Amino acid sequence: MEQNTKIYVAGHRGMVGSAIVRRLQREDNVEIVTRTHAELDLTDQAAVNAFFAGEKIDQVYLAAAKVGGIHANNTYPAEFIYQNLMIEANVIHAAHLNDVQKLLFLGSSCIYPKLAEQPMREEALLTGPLEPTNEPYAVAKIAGIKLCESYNRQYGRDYRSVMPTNLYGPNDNFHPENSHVIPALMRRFHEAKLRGDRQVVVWGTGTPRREFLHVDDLADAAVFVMNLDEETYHAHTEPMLSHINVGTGVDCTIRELAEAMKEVVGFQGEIVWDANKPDGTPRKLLDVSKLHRLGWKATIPLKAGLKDTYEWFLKHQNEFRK
Ligand SMILES: NC(=O)C1=CN([C@@H]2O[C@H](COP(=O)(O)OP(=O)(O)OC[C@H]3O[C@@H](n4cnc5c(N)ncnc54)[C@H](OP(=O)(O)O)[C@@H]3O)[C@@H](O)[C@H]2O)C=CC1
Ligand SMILES: C[C@H]1O[C@H](OP(=O)(O)OP(=O)(O)OC[C@H]2O[C@@H](n3cnc4c(=O)[nH]c(N)nc43)[C@H](O)[C@@H]2O)[C@@H](O)[C@@H](O)C1=O
Repeated sequence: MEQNTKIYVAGHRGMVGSAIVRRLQREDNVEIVTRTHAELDLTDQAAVNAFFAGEKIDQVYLAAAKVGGIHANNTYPAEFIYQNLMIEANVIHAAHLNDVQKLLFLGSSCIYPKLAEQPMREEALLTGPLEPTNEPYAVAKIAGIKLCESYNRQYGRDYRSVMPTNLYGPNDNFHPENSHVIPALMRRFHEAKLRGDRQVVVWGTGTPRREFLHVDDLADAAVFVMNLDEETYHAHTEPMLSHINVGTGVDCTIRELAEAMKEVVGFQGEIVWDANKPDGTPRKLLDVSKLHRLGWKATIPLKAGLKDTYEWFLKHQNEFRK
């Protein structure tokens, strides 16, 4: 009988971690290990070392992080850089010390320069200044990629990184100010519809362009990249350029997103723009040709994904995190 692969999904109650757990539950011979934030604070090095020493983990999906939208990143920069650096350093180092064979680090498309050529290729990393609203978070995410590459180069580890574009889906954070644009607008349009409001305020100018990926697609891509054989993975990456973009290859303006959200939720009023709120990066579209060449493509179109997420939203409104 084949032995189970013991897989630790860090951040399993978050949007990405929960989607990875759902995806892994479809695999055979897999034992999934989880800990809540209350059970294991990943910024606590001693606790992380004790956890890895006590569990003989084969693989790690590192989906635990301090995460938020443009306002949260801009308001709490110290938390975003400190917590993310600590989580990554503790988990990746403890994985190495305890001989974990494979690890997948979740980065973000905000690692690329604010004005990177579009669509953004993996090679754009460290070629220019970052977007100021999320620079501390992006610096921590770049450190995560470099941690993986350093343990690979020095100790022959097989620690990989994926850079997802902006994500959405079940178990997202629907906080009115600190969330990302999709959950924020879904909740705002929904509550405005219930109250019969005439207007909904949307941040910025509506002109920035973003690429949105459903989290179930991301989870599938994460498992796909983790399971690529070493020869294939190394044929498509370099020791010091090892990360792989994950996206749809399609973007839209925030204005187009807001119109789509209004329709999905069924809000009848008008959209007004608050140009005092930051726009952030003018455009973030990933070049996903590397992942396409490897054999993976996104499957969930934005409109279908928004409808699916709104159905989830309607069923789980009372369970949202604070
Ligand atoms: N959402 C997006 O649009 C994108 C996300 N990503 C990346 O995907 C990953 C997951 O993001 P996402 O699922 O959206 O984020 P969530 O906030 O939904 O989930 C993060 C999870 O990490 C946990 N966590 C945070 N800090 C700690 C800690 N110190 N110890 C233990 N657990 C902790 C949280 O638990 P608790 O809530 O209890 O603190 C939560 O369950 C991140 O690395 C993020 O950078 C990348 C691109 C886009
Ligand atoms: C994933 C990514 O997420 C963040 O960067 P971002 O791409 O700017 O993501 P966002 O979803 O917060 O905003 C996208 C756009 O949408 C506009 N917008 C309109 N109205 C609302 C609104 O109500 N809320 C939010 N959050 N944005 C709004 C907003 O002004 C911006 O132009 C970083 O945390 C970064 O670190 C990161 O990794």
